[in-house]
Formats: sequence, C-alpha cells, structure tokens
Amino acid sequence: MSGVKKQNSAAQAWLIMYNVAMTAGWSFIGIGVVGHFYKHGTYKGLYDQVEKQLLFFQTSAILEIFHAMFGLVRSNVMLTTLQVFSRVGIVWGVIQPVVQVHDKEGIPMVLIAWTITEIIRYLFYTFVLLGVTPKVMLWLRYTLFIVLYPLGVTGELLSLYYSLPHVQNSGLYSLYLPNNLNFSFNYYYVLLGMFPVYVIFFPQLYFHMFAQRKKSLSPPAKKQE
Ligand SMILES: CCCCCCCCCCCCC/C=C/C(=O)SCCNC(=O)CCNC(=O)[C@H](O)C(C)(C)COP(=O)(O)OP(=O)(O)OC[C@H]1O[C@@H](n2cnc3c(N)ncnc32)[C@H](O)[C@@H]1OP(=O)(O)O
Repeated sequence: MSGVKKQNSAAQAWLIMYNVAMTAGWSFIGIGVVGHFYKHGTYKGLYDQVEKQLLFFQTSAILEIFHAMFGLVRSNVMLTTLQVFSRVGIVWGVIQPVVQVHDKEGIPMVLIAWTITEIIRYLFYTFVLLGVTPKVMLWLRYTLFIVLYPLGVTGELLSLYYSLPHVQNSGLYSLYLPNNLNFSFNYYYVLLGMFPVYVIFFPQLYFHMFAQRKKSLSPPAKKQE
C-alpha cells in the first residue's frame, strides 16, 4: 500500500485533497504552457503567462517537507527538502525577481520537466491512496524522471547562469559596505555557490530515484520451495 504511515483517516483525507489540488494546479500550469506554445509558437512570454500559478503551486510543495517530517508519508526528509527548496529557491530567488531570465531557454525546460513530473507524481500518489495503482502510472512515475530530471536541472542551472550578470549589476538582495550594520552580503556569490551545490546533491537525488525505480518496477522475488 501507500507510504502513508499507519494511516489515520484524517491524514489520508488530507493527503488525497492535497494530491488532487496539486494535480489540478500543475495541470492548469500544463494547459497554460501548451496553450502558449499553440497560440504563440515560442517560449517568449511563457513564464509571464503561468507565473502566478507556478509561484503558488511550487511554493505549496513546502508542505511535503512537513508531511515527511511528521510521518504522514515515508519520504526521505533530507531529499524532499533538497528537492523542494532547490525549486522554490530557483523560482523565488532567481526567476521571479530577475525579469531578464523570463524569456530565456531555461524557462521552457523547467516548465516542461516540472509540469509533466508533477502531474504524474501527484496523480500517482492519489491512485495509491485510493488503493488502485494503474501499471502505466507506476511505470511513468519511475521512468520519466530519467529524462525529465536532467532536463529540469539543466533549465534551473541555465536560469541561474543567465541571472548572474543582472544580479551582479543590480546588486539584488545584496548589502554593500559602508552601511550602519557594518555588514556586507553579496547575493551574486550565493548564486555562484549554487553550481557546486547542484553538482554535489543532484546525483544523490537522481540515483535515489533509480533505486526507487528498481524497488517499484522489479518483479517480486519468487519464494523458495
Ligand atoms: C536549503 C537550500 C537547498 C538548495 C539545494 C539545491 C541543490 C539541489 C540539487 C538538486 C536539484 C533538483 C532540482 C529538481 C528538478 C526537478 O524536479 S526536474 C523534474 C524531475 N523531477 C523528479 O522526477 C522528482 C523526483 N523526485 C521525487 O519524486 C521524490 O519526491 C524525492 C524528492 C526524490 C523523494 O523521494 P522519496 O523519499 O523516495 O519519496 P517518495 O517516493 O516521494 O515517497 C515515499 C513514499 O511516500 C509516499 N508519498 C510521498 N508523498 C506522498 C503524497 N503526497 N501522498 C501520498 N503518498 C505519498 C509514496 O507513495 C511512497 O510510498 P511507498 O512507495 O509505499 O513507500
């Protein structure tokens, strides 16, 4: 059954509501993405079209850290925190404040990767909670990440990269000396420091998903007679 620990029905009802809302939210974003490509034939203007929904539903994923922390689900707390904060950080700390990034190639990459992943992931969790797991959903959940994870991470890193000169020139979120606090902070270097952080942590998430894939898709071992 599902990874919902020793479920009580309130937790189960909450998770069903959460997963259904997130499936609907990401589907709404997906429709916005497809509609934009259909209407304009370009990714320019795409971010501005889906910005509000993206900010809302990506930020809502912070709840997943609490689900894992309080034992509502069996997700790994550290991996879930990395996963959620990398994306919330990219959205709020890079893409949203740096308008020059909005029309760059990173945006369609993250939107396509995140949207497909999340529609399938939340739909999959919903099915599991309802006690029916279509084989195709299981397969999609544990297969598409092989392509979508690198695509999403490349889009995130490209967005980060394109933001750098603008963050440096504008002094976004930075504090320079002299000032009353006698303290300086340079956001540009924080963003630069994210590149090695991705190099260190992305493989952990990626290989974790391969381990999950093996666990979920391998046929159960035959019992010895
Ligand atoms: C502080 C700042 C930090 C910054 C750090 C930056 C560095 C980070 C570098 C990495 C960058 C990553 C960027 C991300 C990009 C993308 O997402 S691109 C798109 C592709 N993405 C994916 O494919 C995401 C894949 N990841 C996941 O699916 C996972 O959520 C996870 C984060 C890897 C955690 O996995 P795991 O611990 O194995 O948990 P789950 O498999 O999700 O679940 C475990 C069990 O719990 C059940 N469950 C979980 N959530 C729910 C729920 N909402 N409802 C119901 N049930 C749930 C799930 O069914 C499992 O059940 P069992 O199988 O029965 O145990």
